[in-house]
Amino acid sequence: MQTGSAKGTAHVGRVLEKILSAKTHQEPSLSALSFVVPPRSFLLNIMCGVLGLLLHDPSVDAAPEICEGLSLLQHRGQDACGIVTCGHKGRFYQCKANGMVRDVFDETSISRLTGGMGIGHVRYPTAGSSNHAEAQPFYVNSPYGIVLAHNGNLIDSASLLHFMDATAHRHINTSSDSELLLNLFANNLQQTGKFRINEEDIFTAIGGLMKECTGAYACTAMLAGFGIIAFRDPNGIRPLGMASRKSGTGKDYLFASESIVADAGGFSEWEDVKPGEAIIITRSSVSRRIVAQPATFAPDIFEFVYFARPDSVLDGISVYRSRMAMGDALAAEVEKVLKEQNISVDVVIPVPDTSRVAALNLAQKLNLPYREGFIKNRYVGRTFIMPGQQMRKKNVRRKLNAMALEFADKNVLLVDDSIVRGTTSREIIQMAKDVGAKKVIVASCAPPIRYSNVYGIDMPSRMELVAHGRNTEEIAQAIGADLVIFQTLPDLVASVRQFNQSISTFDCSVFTGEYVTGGVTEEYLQHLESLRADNVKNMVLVGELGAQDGKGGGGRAQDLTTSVVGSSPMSVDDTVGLHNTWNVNK
Ligand SMILES: O=P(O)(O)OC[C@H]1O[C@H](OP(=O)(O)OP(=O)(O)O)[C@H](O)[C@@H]1O
Ligand SMILES: NC(=O)CC[C@H](N)C(=O)O
Ligand SMILES: [Mg+2]
Repeated sequence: MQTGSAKGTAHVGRVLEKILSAKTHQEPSLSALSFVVPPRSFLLNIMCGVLGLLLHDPSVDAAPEICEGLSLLQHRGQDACGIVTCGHKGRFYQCKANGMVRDVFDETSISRLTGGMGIGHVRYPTAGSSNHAEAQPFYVNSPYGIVLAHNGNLIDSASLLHFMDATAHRHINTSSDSELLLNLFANNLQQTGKFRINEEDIFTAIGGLMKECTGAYACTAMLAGFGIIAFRDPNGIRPLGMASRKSGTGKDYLFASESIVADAGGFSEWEDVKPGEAIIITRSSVSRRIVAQPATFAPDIFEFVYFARPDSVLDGISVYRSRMAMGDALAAEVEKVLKEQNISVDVVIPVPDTSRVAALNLAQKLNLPYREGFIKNRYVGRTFIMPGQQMRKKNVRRKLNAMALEFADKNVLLVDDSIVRGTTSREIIQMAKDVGAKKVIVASCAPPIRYSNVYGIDMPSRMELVAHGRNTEEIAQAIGADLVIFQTLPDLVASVRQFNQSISTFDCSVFTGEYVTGGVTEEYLQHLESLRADNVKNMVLVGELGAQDGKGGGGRAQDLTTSVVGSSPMSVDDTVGLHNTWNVNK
């Protein structure tokens, strides 16, 4: 009896029950599901999260725990999610679809995902479309059977696609950069020409991949009947860690985007995957190696500002503590500016949720009352990367309510973690004024966001950013504030870096327009904007469903999944068949 696993499984069972009982339906059926899953434009999205799990006891299924882990990473991506497990005879089982974890998985689908190891993904697209064909993990049958889950974004997809077509002769069936990444890995493994590969071959293949592509990638992968793999790009832009827990005579192993997954599953010894490192875990060994040429380690600072859960520790830095420090640093800036402007503040009010930690520290530092003036409807999710500006606007009002008592006749200092499109600030400033605030001053824990993110956060279009091409006064005017105060970049970096001085640089490209990987040209940015600005995204989605680009050899055929568009999001493939195909709908 594997005690560790058994305990873990009982715990998982309870949590899974909780996740699943959050559903508003009992018997999933096609018609019921169409009500349960919100229309696409209502889904709130952030980024992506990845996970990998290998249980010491292969007779225990990994899927329930992967499902639990994905629900803990839900804040990273709410557009689609998926799990692939590997069971008896090295066979893969997958379930992936558009929707949140609680909507995509139920007891039946989880019970079909057999096998003691697997990988999972929660997605918000930064390449391609929201088409369910691009939900992850991705599968490719040759060589050996590989699945991959990716958080990040490649900036050289166009040349990689050409390479796949013209040189590797690999068919790429979607517009997802993650499918390219998987095929790059597969192509490199193919080069070994071996009947059976070993760790050495895998390290060589991933090392090759790291030379051949540019961008951000924190990935988990699985080789049929072999083991699970994690690797992180040479700049370590996106987070990824590993943990283990005792299980009988051996250990269970976990890879996850954030450490909270390890905490919840009773794993310990959380360790970050190093930039440029690959880790391979089989039932008998753990092998790790730096496979890339040394590069500047530059984790994305925006994980600390907004994305990650406050109870996560990323690259040795507590997200919570870094946000407290951001509040302290911002207090000093606010004090200075208020003095210069001769303005006094009566009360500090956070914009829930992310800014609360920083706002409380700021209020304490300035010796000002802290009040929760906005109450949030917790059933409406994160706003800033919600698709479509109209929808984002509407949702701020649906989400937040201003308590008149806390605003009336007061000079109010609203604290937010960041101002992206300005949708939230614009709406809440108006709400504060509507309930009688005298002056509304906004303080942001992050500096003005003026540039596109190309590394896995869907902020591709500079024109959509309220700070792009505007100075502080113009931003205040655009959002209707009496005054806006921004954290300085050195203060933001210091707030995070003080907890791990060994990190010398952070990716701050959204503030500076400097991209650590190189290769981000103005031409590329314009191309990205032409593909992914709010106003064109939906057209891309429509185009995806039927278009052929007519380029190259095998070309990129019509989307194989078109036939199920509009059907239930509950898709379970008993085994993976044709790659990326949704062949069984429940
Ligand atoms: O300027 P905008 O485009 O409106 O984006 C910025 C806002 O979006 C995020 O909040 P969100 O509601 O997504 O999540 P939260 O509840 O975690 O704060 C962020 O915390 C800011 O409040
Ligand atoms: N946000 C992400 O990390 C997205 C991963 C990948 N680029 C996709 O679009 O699916
Ligand atoms: Mg917010």
